[in-house]
Amino acid sequence: MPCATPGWVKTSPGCWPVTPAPRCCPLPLANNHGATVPLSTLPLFAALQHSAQHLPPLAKRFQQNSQRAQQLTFHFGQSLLVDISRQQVCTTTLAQLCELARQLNLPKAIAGLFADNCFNPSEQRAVLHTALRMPAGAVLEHNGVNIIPAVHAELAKMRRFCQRVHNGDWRGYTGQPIKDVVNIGIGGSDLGPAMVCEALAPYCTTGIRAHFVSNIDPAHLATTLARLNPATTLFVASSKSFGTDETMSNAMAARQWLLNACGNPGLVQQHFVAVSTNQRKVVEFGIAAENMFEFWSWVGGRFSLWSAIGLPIALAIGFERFEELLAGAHAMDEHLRTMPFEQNIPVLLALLTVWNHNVLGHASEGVFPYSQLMHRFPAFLQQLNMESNGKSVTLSGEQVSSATGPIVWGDVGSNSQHAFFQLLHQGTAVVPAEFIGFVNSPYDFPAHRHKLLANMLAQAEALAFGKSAADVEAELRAEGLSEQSIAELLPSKVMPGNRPSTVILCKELTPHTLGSLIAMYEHKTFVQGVLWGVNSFDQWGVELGKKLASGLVDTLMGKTDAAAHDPATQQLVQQIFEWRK
Ligand SMILES: O=P(O)(O)OC[C@H]1O[C@H](O)[C@H](O)[C@@H](O)[C@@H]1O
Repeated sequence: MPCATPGWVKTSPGCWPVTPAPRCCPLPLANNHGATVPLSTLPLFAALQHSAQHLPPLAKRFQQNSQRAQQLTFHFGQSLLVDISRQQVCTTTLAQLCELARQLNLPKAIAGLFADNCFNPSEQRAVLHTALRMPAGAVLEHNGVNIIPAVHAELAKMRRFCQRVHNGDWRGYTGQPIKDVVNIGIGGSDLGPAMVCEALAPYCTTGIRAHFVSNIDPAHLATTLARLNPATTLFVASSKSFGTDETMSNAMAARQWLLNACGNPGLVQQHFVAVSTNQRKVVEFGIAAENMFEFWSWVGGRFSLWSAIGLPIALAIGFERFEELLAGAHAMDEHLRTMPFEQNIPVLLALLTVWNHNVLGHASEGVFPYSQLMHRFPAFLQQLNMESNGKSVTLSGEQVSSATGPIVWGDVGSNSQHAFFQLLHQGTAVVPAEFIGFVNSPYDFPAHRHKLLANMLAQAEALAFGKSAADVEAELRAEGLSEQSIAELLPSKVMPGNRPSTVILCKELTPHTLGSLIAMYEHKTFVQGVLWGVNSFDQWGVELGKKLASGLVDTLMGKTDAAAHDPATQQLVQQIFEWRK
């Protein structure tokens, strides 16, 4: 944001309404964790573009190299592998991409991420979410203080709280133990915990049911509360800033619902805890400081599920399982920190985005978990990746010279096959796909499991190798069709193939594996941001809409007229007034 003092930048806590008032901070002179030159100016990038003009078909690549599948499959421990052999790359291309990453300062940026040297300049904040999953004995200094003891002190507070809730020692206003926990939060204070609780449903054995309310649509809160008994319900008001309108409105309405039931404001305390970085606002809201779980400004909202923001996860699956999630993420952190780029999974995935998006020009990335439990994973990834890398200026404030964040989208398989995979197979847009599959499942119906994985494997194969005109013709001929019918049907039945995909295969969807998988995508996002030279840790683009919405609330409540707004908005406001009951 511009500021009156040249070379300075205006910052805010990243929430609206802005409190405390925006302040001015010196803009860091040098970008300390991004590329120092634009990707597109490097001779190596031109060489990659040149090589992309003559890509052999995937079928030919596999015919010419019988080791291709093994060479382009990367293992993470004993329970996760990433197969990129159906991407339009060979080992030479990968080596060039890795060299490109070195030329763009990636080694320094990765080291910085683990050493308090990764910075979010537009909000003047450090980036230290990896500290949240470091073991107790680790040391990570921020402003001269080792932050790991504070991280573990907060984890210990979460553990004690979980024990009290699970043992039935934390009781509601009638003296009954808690049965349901409702997380009230949005964005990073909702998507991660909601996704993890759903993904780890088989581990939700503590007897505590987790619910999530995020939307300002009253239907979300009302339909959730309709299923609950206030006497046995605990609310977790979750907001980094504790100023987000949707969360505050939902939390206030939930408090009123509780008050209506218990009739005594003093008893409401037993049903509300908060997770935030802003103790003043939590206390102003009426939640006691001792019932607040803290995290820190150096944790970005979309990277925060490992902090106290993960409290509903720990309540639902138990604290020990939550620690396994953290351990899985830490293992991926160590992988990113120590592996050479040529075998470094998050680095390779980010480089494949550069290849597919910047070199080959594919505008979006599809992610398709073949797991109903991973239903919310694409939505989680959308915030993680698109809010981080949907940027048009570099860390030093210049317009970017190449495309940044692709559109990330997707849904679970096999459902998606019956909805939009047609476009993936035969549409004019090529969508690089990431399939995520799990070999084992705690559920019955083994035949279903075989079919689920078979479908995932089949999709990757069909995208890569397609179906030639000769094969289609032979098939139609075998069916006894006339020459004319064959000529008419053939073009619609040919599958072009050569459509890139990655298969991420996991042994089982455990807390540890899920932790690794999420951290893998966090690091993919971080590495992409470094390669594009953007700040992956701010989100100024969401602020204007919040401000306009605030003004329009007054208009819809009849306090101000719509004259200040554009003609299209005025017309819609008029229609809302006419139709409103
Ligand atoms: O946790 P909060 O401060 O309530 O913020 C919740 C969300 O609000 C925003 O609008 C941001 O775009 C998100 O990055 C953030 O996660």
